[in-house]
Amino acid sequence: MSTETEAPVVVSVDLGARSYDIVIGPAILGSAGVEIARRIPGTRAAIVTDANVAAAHLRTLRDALSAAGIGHEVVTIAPGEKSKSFATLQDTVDAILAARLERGDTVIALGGGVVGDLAGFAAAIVRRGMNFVQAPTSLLAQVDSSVGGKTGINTGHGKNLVGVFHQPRLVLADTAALDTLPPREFRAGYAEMAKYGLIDRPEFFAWLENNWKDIFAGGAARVEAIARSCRAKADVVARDEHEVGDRALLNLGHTFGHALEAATCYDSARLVHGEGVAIGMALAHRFSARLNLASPDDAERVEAHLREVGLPTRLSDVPGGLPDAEALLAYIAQDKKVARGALTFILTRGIGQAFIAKDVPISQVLSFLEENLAP
Ligand SMILES: O=C(O)C(=O)C[C@@H](O)[C@H](O)[C@H](O)COP(=O)(O)O
Repeated sequence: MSTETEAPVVVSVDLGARSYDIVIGPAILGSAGVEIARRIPGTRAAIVTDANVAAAHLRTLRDALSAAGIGHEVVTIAPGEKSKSFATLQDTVDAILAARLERGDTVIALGGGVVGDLAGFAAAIVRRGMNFVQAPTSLLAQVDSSVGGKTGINTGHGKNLVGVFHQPRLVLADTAALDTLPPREFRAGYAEMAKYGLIDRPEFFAWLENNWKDIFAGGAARVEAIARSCRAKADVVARDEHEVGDRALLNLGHTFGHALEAATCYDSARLVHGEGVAIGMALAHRFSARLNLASPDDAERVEAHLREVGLPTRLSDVPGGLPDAEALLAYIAQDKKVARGALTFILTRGIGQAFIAKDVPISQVLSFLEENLAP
């Protein structure tokens, strides 16, 4: 259990008239009604959640909304990445419409990244755009997917290939919700946290190396790590909301990671998103070293830290085996950063020195994958 007692920390995402707060701290869910009513007076709501999260947190959120006079309906989806589908999107949209919610009403995502991405997409398209509030309950969602307005679903061709940008009006990150998170899910979220250090905050990566045990234990270090991660993401989103430039840096580890998720059919027993990102970040650093862009020592340091916290870092860590390098490359070719057929990767010159590399030769990616798939 966490021993957090501090006041909530507020990080703002600066997007002009569409700016919003990320409120971080223990027991924030119990204040959700007040926080929402203050920002969206008179709203009604649809809570979108999954069955697992509902069992742990739905009562708290419902009581908080009722206490603030916010009438609401609940839409429950099946847990897991497979719910980021056209079929579940249709069910969710139908349920919101059946509840006769209006454009000025609010969709609240209560759950992890899957719930947030799906509910956000539904909020963006129902009546051409309803209010949206994120109440992330996983570490990954608190430090990454709830912030920045990326919403969407997967298709057989790959991850998040259908979606829109739709910013939330508010993010409520209840750190006490993380106390009941399975350790594997916590580690997966930690991968996204480490990512911010690796992109452009080397001092944050060093701090994580020294403090990760406290972060896993809960308490003030965990709140600080979440707040620093949200600040890092908010800064990137504020300078490039729609990923025409710098925001692609947040994709560090994702080019390989998304391909691995698609290659394992989004089967969470084999690989969850954060694990794919961890392997992808280790590969991105190793690939950068192989291209003589970065020192092999940095690649080893990154791998050592990810392994120390219990994350996978190698293709051979994916249970059940992987398709060959050509097949992985076919998934990579569906990446959203591909421009005029050329592959774009997030590579690095060292820890905290990530950059966007356009026109990475396919032959070099292929031979790198072949080497890394070899037993
Ligand atoms: O918000 C972003 O921008 C990111 O790239 C954050 C990623 O960590 C996140 O997983 C995102 O959903 C990936 O988006 P995609 O556009 O690469 O599918």
